[in-house]
Amino acid sequence: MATINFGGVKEDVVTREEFPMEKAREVLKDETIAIIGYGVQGPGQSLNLRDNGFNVIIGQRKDSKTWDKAVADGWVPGETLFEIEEAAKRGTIIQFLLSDAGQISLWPAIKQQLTAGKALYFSHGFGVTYNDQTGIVPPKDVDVILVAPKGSGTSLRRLFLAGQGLNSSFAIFQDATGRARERVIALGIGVGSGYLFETDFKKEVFSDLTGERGTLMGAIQGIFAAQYETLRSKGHSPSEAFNETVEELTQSLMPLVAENGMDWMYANCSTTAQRGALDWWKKFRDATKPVFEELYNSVAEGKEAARSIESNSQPDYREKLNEELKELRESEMWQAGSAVRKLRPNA
Ligand SMILES: NC(=O)c1ccc[n+]([C@@H]2O[C@H](COP(=O)([O-])OP(=O)(O)OC[C@H]3O[C@@H](n4cnc5c(N)ncnc54)[C@H](O)[C@@H]3O)[C@@H](O)[C@H]2O)c1
Ligand SMILES: CC(C)(O)[C@@H](O)C(=O)O
Ligand SMILES: [Mg+2]
Ligand SMILES: [Mg+2]
Repeated sequence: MATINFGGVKEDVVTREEFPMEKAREVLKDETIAIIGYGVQGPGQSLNLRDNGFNVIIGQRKDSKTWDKAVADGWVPGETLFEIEEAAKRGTIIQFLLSDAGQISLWPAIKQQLTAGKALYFSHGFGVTYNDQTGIVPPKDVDVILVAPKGSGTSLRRLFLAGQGLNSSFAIFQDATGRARERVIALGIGVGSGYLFETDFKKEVFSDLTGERGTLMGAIQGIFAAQYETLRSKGHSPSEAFNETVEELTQSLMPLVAENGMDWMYANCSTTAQRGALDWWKKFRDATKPVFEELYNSVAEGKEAARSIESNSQPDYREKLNEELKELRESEMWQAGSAVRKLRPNA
């Protein structure tokens, strides 16, 4: 473990330098890693593991679109692609990567294949933390571990192909074999993580649900919409409103933040912009802080989990989701965005 100073707080993290790929391959050389589910994380993690030289098989329902997708990605039926129960039977490490709601109905079938000494791997603390709602209580004689990439499975794969990596958290809920730690770290390195930081299942799910509902996805859309609507109501054109709300942020300013932090981005803007941003950011913080408190409490009380399970277990879940996504896509702001994207010089 490398001890790193994160803004005055020291944390132990695992880097690829201290835990190289060869070591990960050595730790997992006798394991069969069964990836159950081929949605977003499934493809990203399994393809990275396969390309890194691990022994990987996929479990999917036959006659499904995702089975066909797995075949298109080079998984071979009967050799590396199986029905869910068969893959779980063959795997010594079972990576449970169905949707969080989907894991509930498949749990009895997976549990049956969890013989002593196997490892049960999640990419979220959801199922175990909210076990009063999911019924996921692993047997005592298996390792229960987690690697949660901090980003989309699509990004995990893209960054891997670009020779980079997404940071991931890891956690051990149960160490039945004495090997849980080396197994989870080796898997974290194998799926293509940048660096790994340790957490526990509850902290992982509380922070993850807060982040995706907050600044990463929910809050950002909310604040975009509020500014865009204000500009439009004051007579600004869609082009002006979209550029001033979204396009400049994603194309110009966020890459600067990613490179060297917020102060450096500010320093590369005009003194006029700096003055205004420095005056206004605390007002936005204070205005939204109560909403974040409400959000975190809702996560901690299990209300967000209940809402996700309830909504994502409906048979017409996909159709309803598509309707809601359509509402976003067809809003004037994102229609303007579509036009703006087509006008990018490299489009
Ligand atoms: N999406 C991400 O980028 C991301 C990032 C970090 C962690 N995670 C976590 O990783 C896990 C997998 O997430 P995901 O987004 O890849 O999942 P997903 O929602 O895309 O679903 C994965 C697969 O599960 C299948 N599935 C769902 N319900 C099913 C059921 N009842 N029976 C059989 N198959 C079913 C879907 O068809 C899909 O192939 C989750 O725990 C999630 O919270 C996801
Ligand atoms: C990619 C995210 C938002 O980080 C993940 O948490 C998810 O649930 O998809
Ligand atoms: Mg999440
Ligand atoms: Mg996340």
